[in-house]
Amino acid sequence: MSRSPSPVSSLDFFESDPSDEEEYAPVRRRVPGKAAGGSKKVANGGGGGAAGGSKGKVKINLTALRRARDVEVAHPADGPIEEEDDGVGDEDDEGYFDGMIGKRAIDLSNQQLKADHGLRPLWVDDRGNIIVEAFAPFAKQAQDFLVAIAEPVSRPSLIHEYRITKPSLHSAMSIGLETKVIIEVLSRLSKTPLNHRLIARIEEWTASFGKVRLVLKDNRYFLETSVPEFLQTLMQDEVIRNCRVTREKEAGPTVFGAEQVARPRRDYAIPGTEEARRAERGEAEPIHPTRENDAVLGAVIGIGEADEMDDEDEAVHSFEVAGERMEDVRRRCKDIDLPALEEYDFRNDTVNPNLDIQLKPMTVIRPYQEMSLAKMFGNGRARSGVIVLPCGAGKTLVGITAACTIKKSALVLCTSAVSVAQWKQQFLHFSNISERQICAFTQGEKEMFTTPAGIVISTYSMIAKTGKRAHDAEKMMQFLRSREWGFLLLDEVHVAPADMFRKCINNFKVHAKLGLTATLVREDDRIGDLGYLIGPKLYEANWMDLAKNGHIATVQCAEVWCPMTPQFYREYLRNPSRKRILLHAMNPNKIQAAQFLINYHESRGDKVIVFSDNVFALEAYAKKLGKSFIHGGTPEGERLRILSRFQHDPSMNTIFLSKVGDTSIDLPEATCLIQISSHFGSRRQEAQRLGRILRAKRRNDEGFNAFFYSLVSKDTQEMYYSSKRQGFLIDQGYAFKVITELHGLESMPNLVFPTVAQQISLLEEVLNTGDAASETADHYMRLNNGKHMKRVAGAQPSLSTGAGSIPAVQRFTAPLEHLSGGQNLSYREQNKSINKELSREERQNKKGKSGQGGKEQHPLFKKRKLEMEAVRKERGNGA
Ligand SMILES: Nc1ncnc2c1ncn2[C@@H]1O[C@H](COP(=O)(O)OP(=O)(O)OP(=O)(O)O)[C@@H](O)[C@H]1O
Repeated sequence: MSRSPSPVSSLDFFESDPSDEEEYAPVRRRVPGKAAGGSKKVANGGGGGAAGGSKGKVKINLTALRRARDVEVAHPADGPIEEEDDGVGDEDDEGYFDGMIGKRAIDLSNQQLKADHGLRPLWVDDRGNIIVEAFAPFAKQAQDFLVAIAEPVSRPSLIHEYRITKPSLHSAMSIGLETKVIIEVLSRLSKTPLNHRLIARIEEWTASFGKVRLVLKDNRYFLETSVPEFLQTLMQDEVIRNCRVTREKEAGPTVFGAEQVARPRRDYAIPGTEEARRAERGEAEPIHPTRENDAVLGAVIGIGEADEMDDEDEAVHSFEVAGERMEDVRRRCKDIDLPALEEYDFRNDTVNPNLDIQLKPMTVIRPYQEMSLAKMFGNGRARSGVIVLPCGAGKTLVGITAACTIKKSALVLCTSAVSVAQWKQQFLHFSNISERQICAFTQGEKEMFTTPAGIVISTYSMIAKTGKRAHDAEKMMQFLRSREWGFLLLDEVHVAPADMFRKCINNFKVHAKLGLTATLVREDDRIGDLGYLIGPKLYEANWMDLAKNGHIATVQCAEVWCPMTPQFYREYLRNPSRKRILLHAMNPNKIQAAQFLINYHESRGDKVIVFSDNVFALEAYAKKLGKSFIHGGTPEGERLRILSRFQHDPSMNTIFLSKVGDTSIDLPEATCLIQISSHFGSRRQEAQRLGRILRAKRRNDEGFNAFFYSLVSKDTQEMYYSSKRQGFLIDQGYAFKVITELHGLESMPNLVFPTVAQQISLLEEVLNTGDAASETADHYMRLNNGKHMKRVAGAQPSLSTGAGSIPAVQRFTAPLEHLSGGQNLSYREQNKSINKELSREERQNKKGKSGQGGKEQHPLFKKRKLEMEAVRKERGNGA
């Protein structure tokens, strides 16, 4: 399931089936009467659960399943990685979230297998770890159910792993599942009876969920509950008490009758679905989310419509809380185990004007898009939460459809000005919204809609900007703050936990919030904040399923091991870590491997994107291989020209991109990615990069595969970071194969750096380059240009692919690092300076080398130069 245990040595591996035996997870079963420890591959379906068909005692070794995720590697700048707390804090937790990864087996040794275990797909332990036999009967239904109640941990082709956590159960409750349904269905699907400890845990974790609600009425927030004890707990809590607003006439909580809070059912269709079209044709029955049901899963039918649990005939007590203290209220409610559910009864909102928006008749949403929206609108109200779909799977349309369902004023926040334009263009493309009703709020545009309701699209940095604003920007902010918004849409929501972005959520009066992301991972511990900042995860799609159905491309992933040349390795070992980055990036064997792969794929008709975070390496490779490159410093006109030629010109089949191209770049022509240098161990960046080829136009061609190579200098820290980076994709089911040798490389014509002398000369150049060149693009810019930087809010590094107005195929945003913490700096200015810096350095180095009166060289470099000359002499100028 993870990296191939035995490296393969040529490109032929791509001919083999990716779901070959390496995909099989070894499952160790302890069978009475046999010595434990025999490892066996899961090879067949059906009765796979039973060891020898006996009533066995079972132990599944997670270590083998999770090999690639064993080591959590911290980026030096990230600080120590802390595992997310499940909030329970009992003795069971010791080492649980930390330890289960690769260290702890699922222990079912006290469990008896059910007689018909072969029909049941799940192994469930007493702590909520679940293994799914993806080949077993009912596995598909089990996965649909598990996605609703548990966190997907790892989903390769045959064995999937999930984990029940408190937030995952809250997500389940928020989409309408009841405790008893969760337990019953889990129990039916399990090969062994559910352990009573797990049952107790599920009951405990779900007991109070949904009993407290946070409601926005007439621009005021109220905490509501129908349970008197919970009301007492809330009112006595110090934090909540401090957030309470007491108006003169309302000394105590307000009490409403049950009829005032009766929960509606969904009696409308989500736009763009078959249901909606049936309704239009007048064939509609009451609409409910469509689900595949069967006898075993009968109880799950209620997903999305199990509102009965809340239709209690009880009075509802509520009190007002301060709008500006919302984050404290949400967090505190979560901490005291009374998570506040946020739902918006938009159909009955008569205070806020309706927005006349609907999907165009030609817009048809895909099944997984419908499924995700059904989770949001399952009970007639809009639930706040997060939808997770792979890159290129169409999150934009999901957001637009949600806006078309709510039909109230909406605020859309995204990561860059180019994304703003893209969102606006997509709204106009997929819905009937008119230009008058939709406007952008960016550095360059500050429009306000003039209709009673409308849509505003802006960037996180525009909204979160602190300090003095220009007059028109301030006016716009007042406009945004003064009104109630039916819907807040947060694109790339994984950036939201950064302090700068949480302001965006807390700044406005919003009824329903929807976060969209492909990668719900961060290298710090703050992804859990989304739970109370936005809401529970409502839906997470399975990447492999989408690939199988042709919605995203199938990708073959490989790590290519490039041995360091002896000279580079010697310097690598004796240089400080900063210089090492440049040495492993510029390893001549790696450059040759990149050249070989580019040639190989170009000759197959692929379009290749080469990614490098290191700008020095990016330029050096591209220039040496005669390819075009784009980084933050490339002028806008030049970027457009390069990207447009890459799309349309058959003679330009490869471009080099720095991290400005990581996210949201929409180049459906690209079919191959080669990564030559990357930002430490960022799992998110790896996945976002892969996303650039998931939307490949040719994805539905028969037998089509896209390719993703990560070039790694052997025996360097790159290998360490590389495994860490792959963690997220491996969990999505991607298998990274290892290539140790590229057959035919040596005999390739025009191979770059073929002689030791040329390699030494490259080494010399690398060693003589200023230390800053070792940094990744953004660090490099910061180091070099910090003093020149001017703060220009809203200006983000971005790419665009067409001239004039932004065409449909382009969508670019800034690297996340720039978006998540006060780095809203003008990229262009930085890069102008960097370009100057680079060329200045280059000029100096040249002068230094040719002895033409350049600046005095540092003694260290002089010493190196002498050493190099000695080596060269020794090798007789090494031919
Ligand atoms: N139901 C649909 N019908 C037609 N086209 C669709 C549909 N859903 C998505 N698309 C198209 O798929 C492409 C990718 O969609 P989109 O840009 O929204 O992806 P994304 O999930 O936001 O990706 P990323 O995370 O990489 O930004 C777009 O060209 C979009 O128009």
